[in-house]
Amino acid sequence: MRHLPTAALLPAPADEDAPARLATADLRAGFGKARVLHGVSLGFLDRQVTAIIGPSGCGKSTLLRCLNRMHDTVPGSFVQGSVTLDGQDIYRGGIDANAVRRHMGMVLQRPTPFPTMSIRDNVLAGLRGHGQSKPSRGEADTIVEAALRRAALWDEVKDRLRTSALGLSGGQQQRLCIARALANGPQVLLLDEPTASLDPISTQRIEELVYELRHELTVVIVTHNMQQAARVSDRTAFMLAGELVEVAPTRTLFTTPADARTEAYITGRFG
Ligand SMILES: Nc1ncnc2c1ncn2[C@@H]1O[C@H](COP(=O)(O)OP(=O)(O)OP(=O)(O)O)[C@@H](O)[C@H]1O
Repeated sequence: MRHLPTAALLPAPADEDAPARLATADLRAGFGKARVLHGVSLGFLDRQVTAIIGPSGCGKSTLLRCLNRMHDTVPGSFVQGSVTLDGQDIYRGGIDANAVRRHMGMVLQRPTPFPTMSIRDNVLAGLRGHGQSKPSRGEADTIVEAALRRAALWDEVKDRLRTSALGLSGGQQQRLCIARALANGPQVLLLDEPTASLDPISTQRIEELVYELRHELTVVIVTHNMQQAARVSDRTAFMLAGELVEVAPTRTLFTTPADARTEAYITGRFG
């Protein structure tokens, strides 16, 4: 088992001047009459991990799901304001919401492998689901190996690619879900409490993976676990009751937060 570099425990301040690849502006969203997000403006920097923390129900998952247009799949949901990816408003008329979802892979709290499919077919499932032409067998082999290697799972499954994904441990299933997201070549990876259902060893593997993936992608991770945010993220955003309280380099947010509410939360006085 490799260990995270010590520096990762509290990463150096991120380059705040780096371009925001993904950004929300005055984002308001909710379900029917229930307003969940009250005007969130937040940039996610390229090749960095941004953690979103905050008490239960403050809107972290809703924000994440607005970023890749999953939120508007819920009947009765609404979204106002804007979300831009590389400067393009992804809610603009004429934008293909499925293409947006493909460019922003998402991994949920509980591993969600397709239960009737093999490990190999799970990795390829995302490609087929988006109407792309079916890759040749050789191309598929290449895609599967590359995605599983990037998800740090290849060595554990290379000899049983055609066996059921349900034969994997929970942590392996979660890495398989990450591989499935990566197979689409996403620009952004959205992780919604990806280790909430995992044991400590599996959690560490996922954290190592997130730490590695930030070299290639824009990563956003929702987590309840402040130590996890401190270990894996470059920047951390603190949310409360549907509002962004502050966003800062992770080290700054955890050592010298600008807002008294952030300090109260990170010192365990509420939430
Ligand atoms: N499908 C839905 N329909 C109606 N309300 C919803 C729906 N999903 C979430 N909500 C409500 O939206 C609010 C924000 O939920 P959300 O899941 O975004 O918060 P969260 O900060 O991610 O919470 P947690 O940390 O507990 O996962 C909550 O009050 C929740 O009950």
